[in-house]
Amino acid sequence: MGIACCKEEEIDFTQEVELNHFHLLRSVGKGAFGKVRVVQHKGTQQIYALKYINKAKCIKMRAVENIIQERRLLEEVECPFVCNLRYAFQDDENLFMVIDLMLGGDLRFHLDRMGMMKEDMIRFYTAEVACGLAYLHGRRIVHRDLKPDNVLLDEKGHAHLTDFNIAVHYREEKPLTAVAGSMAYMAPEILAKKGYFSSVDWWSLGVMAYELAFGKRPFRAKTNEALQQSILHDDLEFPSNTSDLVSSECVDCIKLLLTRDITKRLGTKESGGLDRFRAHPWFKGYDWEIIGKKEGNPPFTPDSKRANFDATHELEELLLEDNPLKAKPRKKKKEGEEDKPKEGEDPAITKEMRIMEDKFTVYDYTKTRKGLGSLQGNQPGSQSSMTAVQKIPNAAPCTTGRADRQDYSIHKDVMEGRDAEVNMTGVASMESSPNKSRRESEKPQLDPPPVPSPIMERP
Ligand SMILES: Nc1ncnc2c1ncn2[C@@H]1O[C@H](COP(=O)(O)OP(=O)(O)OP(=O)(O)O)[C@@H](O)[C@H]1O
Repeated sequence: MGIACCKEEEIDFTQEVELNHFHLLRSVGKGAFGKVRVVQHKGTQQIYALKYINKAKCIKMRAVENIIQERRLLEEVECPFVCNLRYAFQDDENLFMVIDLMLGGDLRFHLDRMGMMKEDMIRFYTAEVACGLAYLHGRRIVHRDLKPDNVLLDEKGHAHLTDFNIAVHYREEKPLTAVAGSMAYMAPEILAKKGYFSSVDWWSLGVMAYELAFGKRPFRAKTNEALQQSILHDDLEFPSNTSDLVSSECVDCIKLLLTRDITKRLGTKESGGLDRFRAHPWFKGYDWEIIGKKEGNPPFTPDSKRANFDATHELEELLLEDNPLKAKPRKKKKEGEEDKPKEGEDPAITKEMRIMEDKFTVYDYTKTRKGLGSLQGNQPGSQSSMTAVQKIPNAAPCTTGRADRQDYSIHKDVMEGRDAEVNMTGVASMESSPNKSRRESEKPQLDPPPVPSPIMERP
């Protein structure tokens, strides 16, 4: 890439990636651990989502292992149905992950607005997410937190899995045992504590499909304890007007996904895997070759003229953040200094900080095999020839260059926060925020709940 001249500065993009390599654009989200912002690479002009996590907060929330794990796992993943990692780096205050930007909003956002989704949308998202799951499971990765909040749409309306916070590698010979995930989407075998593998993601897919179809989850209760009992024992019930809303094939598919016996649950390895899933009558007429290449026709195109995210994040950032994100050079530490706790600082925290900083290594996809492949091989903006179904490792959908600049110009106002509609929505919705249901919606639980814990299954 070499040296590019920006108005205010000269940046050597051959040097290690840092925050200064990006223009900071608008804020689009906030998770339990960090915030998400749109950024643009100053060299390539490519736009991305920047997820940043305050290091001190990360330690305080005991989320270090989760963030390190997320960064590590994402480095291994390159799939058309995943928000792929492009860069990772840190400064003195924050850890940064730069990921594929999804302009279409998440399924929670759209479900909140629609109440229920049309069957062709549910079928399409179920199919694309299934491709993403099959890709992950082919690499012995289980996501464990599949729910509408964690499926993001791109501007065309294709679905992508995100939030690998509690995703984990598993080994065939060693079942996972941690109670991890968001309770309402958790498979019974997680709650039964007898060990589980990737089957749990197929159950969550069933819960998600049910929720998209009927606007409520299949198992509901007032307390976690009661919810757990319901998931473990209650019969699956459908609303009385189900036949007015969806086809019997859709109901059958959801029933099969929400089957407690994993040898009969649709999608699981034990029940015939993705082949049996694809053969289900609900997907009759689907060309899986095309779906797997992300060339299927999305039945819903997110509105590109308005932001498909909660604009209150932007306002919160502007009005309430007293330490706004800014590129700062890292302080040079004198030898041995990092080992010494600052005055009044707990030595255990200093130690944890150092471990976290060492483990959160720099990642730059342009300097990896997949990045080089995509930069040389593909047309800008084109999808790669990889399909999730084929499970070919390291193939990259390349979205750099001209096409992206065009995309950026289409969305420039939205990205930079000049869309009137969004600003108005943001102001109007401080009280009746569309994010309300997100706040009320299930938060991922780790073991022991409710505080996210670093005590996680590690292979
Ligand atoms: N790649 C992306 N492109 C566009 N928006 C994104 C992207 N990733 C996240 N977001 C937005 O930012 C929000 C916060 O994302 P983030 O992954 O930090 O938190 P989360 O999904 O709530 O998970 P958790 O709180 O468990 O970490 C999301 O809900 C989504 O609206």
